Amino acid sequence: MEVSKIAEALATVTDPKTGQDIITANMVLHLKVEAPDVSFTLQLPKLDDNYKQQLNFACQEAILSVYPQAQVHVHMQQPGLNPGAGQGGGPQKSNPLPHVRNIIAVASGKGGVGKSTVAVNLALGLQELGGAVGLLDADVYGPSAPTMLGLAGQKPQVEKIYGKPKIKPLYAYGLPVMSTGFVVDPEQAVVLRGPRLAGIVRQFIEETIWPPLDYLVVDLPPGTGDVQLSLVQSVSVTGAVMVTTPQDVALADAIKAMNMFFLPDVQVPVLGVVENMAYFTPAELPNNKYYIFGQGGGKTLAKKSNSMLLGQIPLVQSIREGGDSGKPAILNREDEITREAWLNVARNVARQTALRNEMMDPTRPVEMKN
Ligand SMILES: Nc1ncnc2c1ncn2[C@@H]1O[C@H](COP(=O)(O)OP(=O)(O)OP(=O)(O)O)[C@@H](O)[C@H]1O
Repeated sequence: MEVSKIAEALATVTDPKTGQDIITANMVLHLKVEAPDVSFTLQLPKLDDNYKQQLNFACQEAILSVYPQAQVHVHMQQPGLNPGAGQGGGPQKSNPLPHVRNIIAVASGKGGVGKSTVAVNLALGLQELGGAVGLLDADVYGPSAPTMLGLAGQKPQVEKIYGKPKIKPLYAYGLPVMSTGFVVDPEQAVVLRGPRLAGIVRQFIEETIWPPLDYLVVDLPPGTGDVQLSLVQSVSVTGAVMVTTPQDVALADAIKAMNMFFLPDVQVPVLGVVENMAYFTPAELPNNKYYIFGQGGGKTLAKKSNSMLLGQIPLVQSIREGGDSGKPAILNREDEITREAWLNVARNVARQTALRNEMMDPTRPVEMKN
């Protein structure tokens, strides 16, 4: 009996929760093969009986299909929990995304400051730096990812895993993408009440088949509301990236939105601030900078959150065109200055995330109070 053949067989078993195969999802531990016995521990996010039985049966079947004489012993074990959850002895929550290492929320105080533009270019930038990245567009009122990534009008497919429907993300430039815009009409979103929208976003998080990811970038709606709260209740958010423009008015709203992350029972660290539309640069004079909206908004916000200015993005036509045409500006190699500004943001986010993970415990998801 070969261990590799058994591992291969187990890789055909799908975890009903995440849609990943159980080898990729690191659920199989201590695999021991002493013919005819095969034993291993299966780490389960939640000890739900039905779920346990389904997986046990699927593992037995997979191994018996290669070694019909095998005696298979599966030990079920509940791993920690959501990393960091349960500290202090409170009720333990299972992590719906155990195969996603970092969840980065992109937030802003008000609409139109370029939050979605930042989320999309940041996701592609982190991917370019070598990360496995996904994008969740949770901006229910103005989902822009479909247009910005050339996916408008497409619908994700639904796949049944153990009889339960799971959503397959769409792909753009190698990036798995889910957007509320694929299923909810923004006009419809306005009439849906906050809690309903929050429920939809939670469903998107829990029922999408995300591949294993280093970063899941989440584009939040502007301001503070049910969707933001739902995100911090559903998953352990690694950190938030705040987007603002340099004006004082944008800043006042950004501070309000940022304060939500600092609430005592939320405590999501702010990784830093992106100042968008920091200055205007005409295409024919790429080295000129005109500070038409004033200066210093990003720095002030970074100071207030004890974080750093992750980068300043110029107001340039190519960024707007990139957003409208479905090919984000970071992919445009003919505009190296803008591309470099985005890559700089991505490098800083990667660095701040690594530092945050080294220095702090994982964020503990907020407990729901009904
Ligand atoms: N630096 C920039 N230079 C030029 N145009 C930009 C820049 N940033 C954003 N834009 C454009 O501004 C518009 C608004 O941007 P975006 O949709 O990213 O904002 P938002 O903050 O996500 O807004 P909302 O939350 O209302 O959806 C888009 O047309 C986008 O292409």
